[in-house]
Amino acid sequence: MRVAMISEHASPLAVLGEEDAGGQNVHVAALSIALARLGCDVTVYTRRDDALLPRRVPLAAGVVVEHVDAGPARAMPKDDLLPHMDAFAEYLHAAWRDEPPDVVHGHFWMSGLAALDAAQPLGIPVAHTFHALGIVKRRHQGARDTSPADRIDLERGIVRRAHRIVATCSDEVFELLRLGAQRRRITVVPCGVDLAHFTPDGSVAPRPPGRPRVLCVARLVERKGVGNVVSALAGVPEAELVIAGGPPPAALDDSAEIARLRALAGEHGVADRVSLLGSVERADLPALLRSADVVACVPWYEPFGIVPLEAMACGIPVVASAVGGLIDTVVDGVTGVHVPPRRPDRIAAAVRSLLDDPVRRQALGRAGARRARRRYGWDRIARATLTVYRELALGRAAAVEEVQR
Ligand SMILES: CC(=O)N[C@H]1[C@@H](O[C@@H]2[C@H](O)[C@H](OP(=O)(O)O)[C@@H](O)[C@H](O)[C@H]2O)O[C@H](CO)[C@@H](O)[C@@H]1O
Ligand SMILES: O=c1ccn([C@@H]2O[C@H](COP(=O)(O)OP(=O)(O)O)[C@@H](O)[C@H]2O)c(=O)[nH]1
Repeated sequence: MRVAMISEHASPLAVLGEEDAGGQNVHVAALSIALARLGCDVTVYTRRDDALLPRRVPLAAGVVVEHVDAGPARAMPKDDLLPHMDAFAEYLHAAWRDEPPDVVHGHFWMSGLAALDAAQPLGIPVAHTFHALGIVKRRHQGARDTSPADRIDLERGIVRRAHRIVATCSDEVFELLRLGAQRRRITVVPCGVDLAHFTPDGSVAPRPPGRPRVLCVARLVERKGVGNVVSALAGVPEAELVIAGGPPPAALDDSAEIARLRALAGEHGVADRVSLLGSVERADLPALLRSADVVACVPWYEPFGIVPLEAMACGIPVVASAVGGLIDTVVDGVTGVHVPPRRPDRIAAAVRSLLDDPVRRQALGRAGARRARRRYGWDRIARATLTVYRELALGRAAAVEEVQR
């Protein structure tokens, strides 16, 4: 099967941890590679953000990343990319006129627009994964949401036009239904975790003796709740907090979010127990995760959240806010502890309860590793995704006609 993945701002080749490079990049890369292992021929189309990038770059056997000329060939905030999506769609349409893929899979709303505009006139079925929904973002961020004003209406259009919406968690299904989606056009397929890379056994990053370690791994944006963990640290007197994510280590002093976290640590009198690492390479993450006693993932909202799965796969218990995908992945009292979002007092209590009980920590960690292995390996996720693609490709004419009516 020939699969075209569209990921306009999130390239599988990007360095992770910065403001717009996170789970979507991981998802598109890992899903594409796993689909190729199942025999698919995958092209990932992403915007050219550097003039020196070759047009096509092999990512793995059966997967090529193709850079699309749409807007200036330099890095741009994703919220400024909408005006360039027509050019993106024109490129795709021209590429597919002679050699159509069997199925197109859009990732993030702007890719959905380009994918549908290019594929619909050619009768190619389109699956879509939102990764984040504008309506949820607006609810949580209000005036601080920098998305284009018409994002929510345009997302409603994608919900109406796409042949299938691939939601990543059950909470998203409710949001999609409220946006007008038909239930039978939604399939839930979660994000996955690389089970060969994130394992309970293996090297452990060095850590100072005698200090329990709490770890956060996140793009450093306020809504990830890392600030709430810094505040919580005052209620966990003996522990150190290590924070991975943000700009590369050499550029930490230029980041406003790093400055905010440092100030917060100062206010709470915990600055000497907080280490900000900046972005950490994927190769180094498993050892860092394994060095933690507890991984704290406490976003204010989270469409899916791959980090908790990575921690679970490494056998580390997770303190997670009970939001979005974390409700499905982290089982309260079994693989971690749920807390309400934006509640440092509850984070501190949950962390303390785990640090005080090594036997429980070990049991939760083991259960997490088991759950990750049984449910969230990318091969399993790719098989479920391929089932969707096959249904779309088989029912191609019928599905396309029905949506266009
Ligand atoms: C916070 C969030 O939405 N995380 C999701 C999502 O990740 C990123 C998200 O889509 C960002 O957009 P926004 O600023 O509108 O929230 C993008 O900039 C990033 O590129 C995405 O990585 O997708 C992940 C994978 O499905 C999901 O795990 C995470 O919860
Ligand atoms: O310094 C960092 C920070 C994050 N990540 C990875 O970026 C992804 C973040 O995905 P998640 O779904 O948790 O959140 P998002 O950033 O998409 O909101 C995870 O695979 C992290 O391991 C990373 O490799 N290095």
